[in-house]
Amino acid sequence: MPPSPSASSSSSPSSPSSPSPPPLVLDIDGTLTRPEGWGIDPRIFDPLREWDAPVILATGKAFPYPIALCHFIGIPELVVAENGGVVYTGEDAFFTADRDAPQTVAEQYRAAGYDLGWGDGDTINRWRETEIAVSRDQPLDPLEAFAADAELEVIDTGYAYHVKDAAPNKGDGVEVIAEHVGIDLADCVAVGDSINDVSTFEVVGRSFAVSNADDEARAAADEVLDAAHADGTLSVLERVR
Ligand SMILES: O=C(O)COP(=O)(O)O
Ligand SMILES: [Mg+2]
Repeated sequence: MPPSPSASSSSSPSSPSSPSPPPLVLDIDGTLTRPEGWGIDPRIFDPLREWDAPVILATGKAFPYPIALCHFIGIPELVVAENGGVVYTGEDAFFTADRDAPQTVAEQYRAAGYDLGWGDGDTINRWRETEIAVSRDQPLDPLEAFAADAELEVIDTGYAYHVKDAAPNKGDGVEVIAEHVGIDLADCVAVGDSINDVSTFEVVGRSFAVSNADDEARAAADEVLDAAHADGTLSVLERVR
């Protein structure tokens, strides 16, 4: 069982007189990933487990993925999943969208001869509750056409196309968690890599885009880092700790 989240860092036994590190809001894919872009970089585990302030994981992945990552890092479960469709404060889960309309778009896409691209098991969507993800090696134009008919949006995170309600976003989810945990968003530092991190960057005090970030994330961040993926994120942790 991970420790309880705490807004206070004054109890650090190792550095009682050093200033508190800021709370973190971290994207996963593109941000905690290895230099080749896939898989979590193992170097992030110890700094995050030892971080003496709340760490929020804000991702486009389905709910179980960031929960599992918190579990395996050994940090409290503070999670925005599915691009804001699911928010978990450590006590309560909030679902801010519904899967039905994106599911209908997926069925129309398949009926037109396309495929979501994840194979029969489709563990990418199996536990997804508020949106549908489609592999980026599948045709985008027909997906966007069906989504537009349903008044849904398609966002490209660089890791998947997400068919979703336009309303939920990571930033709103981060606000919910910050209120619950009792942290001031102005104190928070965020790192991200793509369009789905723009709303996070808009609500935190300080934001960084890794060097592999897309144009939208680069434009929204306070600073674009020289380093990519986890190297970029680790450089931020060094600077702000
Ligand atoms: O699920 C995706 O497509 C991207 O996930 P991320 O938000 O952690 O980068
Ligand atoms: Mg990302």
